[in-house]
Amino acid sequence: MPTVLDGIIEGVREDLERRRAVTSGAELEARLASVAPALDPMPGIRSAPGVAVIAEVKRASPSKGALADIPEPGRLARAYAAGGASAISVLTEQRRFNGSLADLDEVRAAVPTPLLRKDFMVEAYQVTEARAHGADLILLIVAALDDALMRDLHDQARELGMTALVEVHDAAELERALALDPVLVGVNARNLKTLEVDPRTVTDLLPRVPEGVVGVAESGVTGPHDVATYVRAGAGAVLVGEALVRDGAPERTVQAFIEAAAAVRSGATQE
Ligand SMILES: O=C(O)c1ccccc1NCC(=O)[C@H](O)[C@H](O)COP(=O)(O)O
Repeated sequence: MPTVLDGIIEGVREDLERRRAVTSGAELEARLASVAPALDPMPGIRSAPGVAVIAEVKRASPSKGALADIPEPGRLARAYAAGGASAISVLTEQRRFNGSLADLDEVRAAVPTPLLRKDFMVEAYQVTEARAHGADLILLIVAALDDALMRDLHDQARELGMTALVEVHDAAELERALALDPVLVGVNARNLKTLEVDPRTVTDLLPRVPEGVVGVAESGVTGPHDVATYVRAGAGAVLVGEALVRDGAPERTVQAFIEAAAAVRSGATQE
């Protein structure tokens, strides 16, 4: 039986064909040639006080439906950056998340912060698109890729000066991810096949991420206490969408996440 992830990827492939029909490879290459070089997010992520927050621009999701209108993604991104976000994630998938490459363009124009194109990457064309629209990072979901394609997309991102966030959901996927020699591994608390969110996935798997690789806790952060839990499990970064887009004060909330993490690191808070 097809999973939620299978359904999303089917739509992603159809939308990709539509874009490819209107933007030739040559046009995309021309855009790529004119874009500023990719930023390296790792120094900022590794040196973030407390925890690196990757703050997401997310209008809707398959699990929750509509989350927030976000008429000006650039404005939201500026609030995230002002709060101290180390990177900004922009969901560009259209059908279920109501995102677009235009959102990425708008956010790129608004902030100098490293940008993640958050989408379901299944073809080299999408990686080129991401860079051509100013993204510095891409997401590679291990569950959506075979090893050969995953390695090709990972290599392509490196050749373009980009960084890949390699996302896993279980121990077998973590092993496959580590074979790429990645710098950023995300553990998603959300099972993309069932949409169930279980923070124990993060707290179980993050301690298995080797030293030198930054572990990113993804999904299920509802407040500073969840950030503290993920930091105790070894998160160097947290990726947060819903809690920030539903929040009336995203700048302050990013700060509160960083403060909660700093308190854990200083030993000021106990479990
Ligand atoms: O968010 C979903 O419902 C979803 C469903 C299927 C595939 C991916 C999905 N989300 C992508 C993400 O991983 C999250 O946007 C990200 O980790 C932030 O999660 P949250 O803070 O819980 O919004």
